[in-house]
Amino acid sequence: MRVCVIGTGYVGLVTGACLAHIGHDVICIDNNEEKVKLMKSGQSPIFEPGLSEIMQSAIQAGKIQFSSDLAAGVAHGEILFIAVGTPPLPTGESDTRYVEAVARGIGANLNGGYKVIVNKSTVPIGSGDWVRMIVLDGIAERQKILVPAGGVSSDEILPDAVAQFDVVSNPEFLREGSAVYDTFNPDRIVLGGNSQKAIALMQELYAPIVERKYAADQSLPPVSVLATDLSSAEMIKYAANAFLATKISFINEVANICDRVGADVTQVAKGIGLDSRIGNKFLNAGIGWGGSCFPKDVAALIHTADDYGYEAQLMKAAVSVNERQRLIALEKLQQALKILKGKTVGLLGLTFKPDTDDMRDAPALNLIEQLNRLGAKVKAYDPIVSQTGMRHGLSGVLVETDAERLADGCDALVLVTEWEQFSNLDYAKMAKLMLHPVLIDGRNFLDPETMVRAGFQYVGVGR
Ligand SMILES: NC(=O)c1ccc[n+]([C@@H]2O[C@H](COP(=O)([O-])OP(=O)(O)OC[C@H]3O[C@@H](n4cnc5c(N)ncnc54)[C@H](O)[C@@H]3O)[C@@H](O)[C@H]2O)c1
Ligand SMILES: O=c1ccn([C@@H]2O[C@H](COP(=O)(O)OP(=O)(O)O[C@H]3O[C@H](CO)[C@@H](O)[C@H](O)[C@H]3O)[C@@H](O)[C@H]2O)c(=O)[nH]1
Repeated sequence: MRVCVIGTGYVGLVTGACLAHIGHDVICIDNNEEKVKLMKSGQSPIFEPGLSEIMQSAIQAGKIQFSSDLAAGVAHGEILFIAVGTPPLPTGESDTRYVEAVARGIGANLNGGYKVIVNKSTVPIGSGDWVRMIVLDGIAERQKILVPAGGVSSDEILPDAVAQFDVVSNPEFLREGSAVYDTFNPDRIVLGGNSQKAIALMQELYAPIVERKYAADQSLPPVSVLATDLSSAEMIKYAANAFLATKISFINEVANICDRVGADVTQVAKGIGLDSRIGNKFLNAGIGWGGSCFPKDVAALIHTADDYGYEAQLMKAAVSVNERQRLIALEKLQQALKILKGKTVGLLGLTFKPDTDDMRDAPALNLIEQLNRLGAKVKAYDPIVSQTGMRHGLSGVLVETDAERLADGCDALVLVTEWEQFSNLDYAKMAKLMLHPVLIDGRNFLDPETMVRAGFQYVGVGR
């Protein structure tokens, strides 16, 4: 099928490349010319395991093109994905201006022939109908330009263009760091809309994924496809993220109590996770949740509830537990070192999770800011940031090129991101290079006994 994906970030580029990989004819549109140039040369502007490989093979197979020309994208695609960012406004509300610009642009370029316009971006509940309205505005604006005063009627220029598109909500559940894997191995596909024709086309688009033709385990039953109304699909996305964020805040709260009573949260998580009603995933206690999605999506849902005069108390509590949890490493550093002024703290990891280069709302950013405020010098080593250079939003930290250089002269280390590489460092050597061999394991990632044997004073979260 002919697909156009507008916005080539973590979601759009992965979606476009994966759809091309399974045989669709894809054009990816982005208004960032530099990104387009890079992608045309077969390079991914983001770090995501496996993405460059499928991009390059799709380019070679002639299945994917990149452009900044929205009109060309709209002309090409029978299915048009909107996958631009919806960042948070200071109020917590979602900033939908990029979605609006794209919807208007689609309207202005609709050229006849039936199109499915897909909201892939995470958008506030009610956005499906809103996008439809903006597309219609875009059509009307173009008609005004095309129709000279007193000239032919708009109907003669764009006959039944209005009837020729439907809007579908198809929320995305991929995780950064495993986005390609998640796209080929989804837990479910949600399709919200009231047009049978549009839903049927979306089912055809996803059929190879539903049938698990590209899955790691092809013997599994087909992927569940849930068809809902527009608002429910939009709500499913927010509710899923809010639930997962709350689950993490819950285990972090349990960890803080474990710290006080002398229990081990990793054993507690195992013990409760064996109950199939609870499940063992998303029970890793640590320095809190971050990234480009949980914080903004929980805030947006709280804001939506507020709009309706409802206070989302549980979600607000999940956020406030998380805000406190972001400072847990600082508290533990103060307990171990007492005064932080004049001390040097080394951060192992900077990104909000492993296997990504994304620094959006990363817990490391809070930690750096607080350590600087208290007069500590901050150094860091992160496998991706150290390799590719500074990231947006990163200041007040000296980025080292390897873990041993990081440890040299430090009063304490904090493991912020559980990069797999960090399980195999020469910790005994690192401890010797430090002024005080203190290790705060913000992700409960390392084995406490091994670290003590390596010469560290080991401090975990709730263990
Ligand atoms: N990042 C994730 O893991 C993830 C997962 C699920 C859902 N989402 C949602 O998907 C959406 C996209 O997120 P992302 O992380 O991929 O964003 P991103 O910021 O990485 O990428 C957005 C892209 O859109 C482009 N863009 C902006 N305005 C444009 C325009 N008018 N025309 C063409 N391109 C334009 C930008 O240049 C950028 O490349 C958001 O709503 C987000 O909440 C993200
Ligand atoms: O047990 C856990 C699991 C995660 N985290 C933290 O939670 C945050 C989010 O992690 P994760 O969910 O793995 O990454 P994202 O890429 O942000 O993915 C989430 O956000 C996406 C964007 O909406 C959704 O599509 C995904 O389904 C959802 O998992 C990170 O800071 C993690 O360190 C924990 O602290 N403990």
